[in-house]
Amino acid sequence: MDILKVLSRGTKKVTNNSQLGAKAAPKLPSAGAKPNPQLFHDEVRGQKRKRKVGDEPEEKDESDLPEVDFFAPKPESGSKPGNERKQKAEQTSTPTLAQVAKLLTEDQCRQLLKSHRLKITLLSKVEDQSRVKKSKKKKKKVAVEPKKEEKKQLFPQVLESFGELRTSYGISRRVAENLVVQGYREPTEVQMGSLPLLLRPDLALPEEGGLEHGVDFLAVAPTGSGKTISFLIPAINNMMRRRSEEKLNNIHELEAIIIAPTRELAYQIVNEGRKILQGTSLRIVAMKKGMAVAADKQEMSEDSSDESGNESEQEPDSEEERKYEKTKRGTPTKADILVTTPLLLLNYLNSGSSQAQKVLPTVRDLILDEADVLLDPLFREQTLGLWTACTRPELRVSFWSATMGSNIESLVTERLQLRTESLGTKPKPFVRLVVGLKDTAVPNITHKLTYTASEQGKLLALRQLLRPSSRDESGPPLRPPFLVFTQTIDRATALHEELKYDIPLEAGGSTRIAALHSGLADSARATIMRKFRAGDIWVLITTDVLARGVDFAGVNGVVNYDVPGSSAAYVHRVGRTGRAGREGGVAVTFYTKEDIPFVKMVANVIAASERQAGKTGDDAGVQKWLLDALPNVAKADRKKLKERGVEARRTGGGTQAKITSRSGFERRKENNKRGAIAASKRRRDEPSDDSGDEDEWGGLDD
Ligand SMILES: Nc1ncnc2c1ncn2[C@@H]1O[C@H](COP(=O)(O)OP(=O)(O)OP(=O)(O)O)[C@@H](O)[C@H]1O
Repeated sequence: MDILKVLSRGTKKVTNNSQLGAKAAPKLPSAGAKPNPQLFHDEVRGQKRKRKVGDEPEEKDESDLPEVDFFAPKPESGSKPGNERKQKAEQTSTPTLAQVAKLLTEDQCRQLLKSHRLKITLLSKVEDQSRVKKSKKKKKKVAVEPKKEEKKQLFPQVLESFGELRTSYGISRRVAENLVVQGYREPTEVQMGSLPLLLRPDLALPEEGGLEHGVDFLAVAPTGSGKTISFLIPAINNMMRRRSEEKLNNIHELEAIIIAPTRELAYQIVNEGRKILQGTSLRIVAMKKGMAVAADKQEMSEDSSDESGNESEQEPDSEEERKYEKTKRGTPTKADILVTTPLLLLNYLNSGSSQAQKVLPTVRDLILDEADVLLDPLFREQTLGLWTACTRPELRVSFWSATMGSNIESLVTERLQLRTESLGTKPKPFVRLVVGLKDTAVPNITHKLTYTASEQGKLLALRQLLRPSSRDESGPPLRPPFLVFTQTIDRATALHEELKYDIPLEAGGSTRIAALHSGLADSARATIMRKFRAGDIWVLITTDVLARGVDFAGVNGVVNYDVPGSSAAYVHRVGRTGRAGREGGVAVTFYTKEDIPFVKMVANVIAASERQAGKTGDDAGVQKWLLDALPNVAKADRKKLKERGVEARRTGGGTQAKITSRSGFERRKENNKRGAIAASKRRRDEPSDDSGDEDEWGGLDD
């Protein structure tokens, strides 16, 4: 299928979005359902998976599932949790969760973890049972701090199917049903490793002590591997379980905060949360400018149960919702889970006449999605400020990303220790889960590095990808929809201007291509996101504001028009394709001689990804000779690139900063010719400017 056919699919103007999606999606390489989203399933030599004969396979009829005990009456006060379960089992005929749970042996756990390339480690310096020495005289335990290189590896229970979430880990029937409706069956690796631990640490790690308040958790897992539901399910379920046990079903209480670096990601998490919360009384809300957050308990009012059931795929800041929020301004929002960018919530906490910062004492779960960027200098103070505001001593904190530098891990470990010391509380175990390589890789897509002699060469090469006759001879063709990443807002805008007439009018013309960056009004950003998700926009030019977390299931490719500012940025940008283990995604990275000092960082990630995918020799996108030839990147240069990008491409940086293939005169002439049609189309398609509603989130842009 050549690209003209793809682009010309709009000749008959598609009016119904679902029409395009339904027809086009399954044919596109990186779209469509992926039956098994797992990335790894290696044979473990000399060992077979031990499932007892007669054991039920993964899928179970939900109606057959036993009722678990967490909805049972509240236990007598004073009884211990362990005894409580035992007593209840004796008193009633309802089996306890521990009885119905089909737990794997440690050996089975080891095998599963190994074959799925999961490594789970205890990071905190808690008392290490294996290294405790007993003084003979005093019979006193002396804890020996584990040395850095000797961190204890753990082999907790592994989730083999979503059905087990109910049978073994006791999640609510409603949440279990909602997951089935979403089509989640086979858990991804990060879900296999994290869900048992976060849902029932006492069952997942029966040998470890100090689990009454759960664990603090850090997860490093590939892009598109399902981290969102890995943190949503436990947060939701812990909340439901506690409220059920304490008979607190009629309240909304802010119990979990999820921090994300961009508004697009925050709204996406809210949408995912709403799907899981459908039919429950819990409410997940996106923080907005001017919104008040209630930290105290409040009675549920008549109108408050509606939104958790909102199935809309729309960005939640639609016109209607903004109107709704405006009428509610000043009234504390009834939320159980709040999703926010760091500054929005921090501004709220610092607002008001009092000098003192407001605190969030009811919050029990603090979740940092894209934790490495949230703890990077750009957001660090804001994020730590929010963490400090969550004053509950037993607060559980979790950190999630596809990339996690060791500096971030050390920072987090240190902060957790300081917190327990200052609060004088018993430390919780701090557990790290790594899927695949700890250093970054995107194994399931095709990577290509393309050298062009000049900036103009890059533009030509990109045009080539949009042209009907285009076929990239040396690799798979890049088919819409795809994302194009530039270094700055100016370059994204300029590239959009340059390319917007490249798509034939009969295929939708300039409406098929758009630019999204943090310089746009919120409503414009939301509209573009919606159109791209719906398949109406085929080429989306953007900046790093869309590099992290955002999930477009059918994106076939990513073009790094400008080299990314770090290896982590490369991983996140190209990870917008090949989601949920889908294959066929393509990532093309252009580079010119200005980029050569930095390309080795990208080449190293590509080489690691290909090694992980088993591609070597001629199959590899980065040949060994290129890796050898590219200069190593000095630390100072890495820092400069991360902070400022390639100097020659910064706004006002001379000819290299410009994106154009034609002279100004030629461009004006051409634009005049197309002006009339384009202007009327623009008036019809572009959202009205309501920049007065912009929030303070600046994004990750330049
Ligand atoms: N077990 C599963 N089976 C099938 N699809 C899944 C499963 N888990 C998650 N998904 C889907 O995979 C996609 C990616 O998930 P998600 O956005 O949570 O990835 P992520 O790990 O957070 O990625 P990133 O690091 O880029 O933020 C989503 O569309 C999600 O619905």
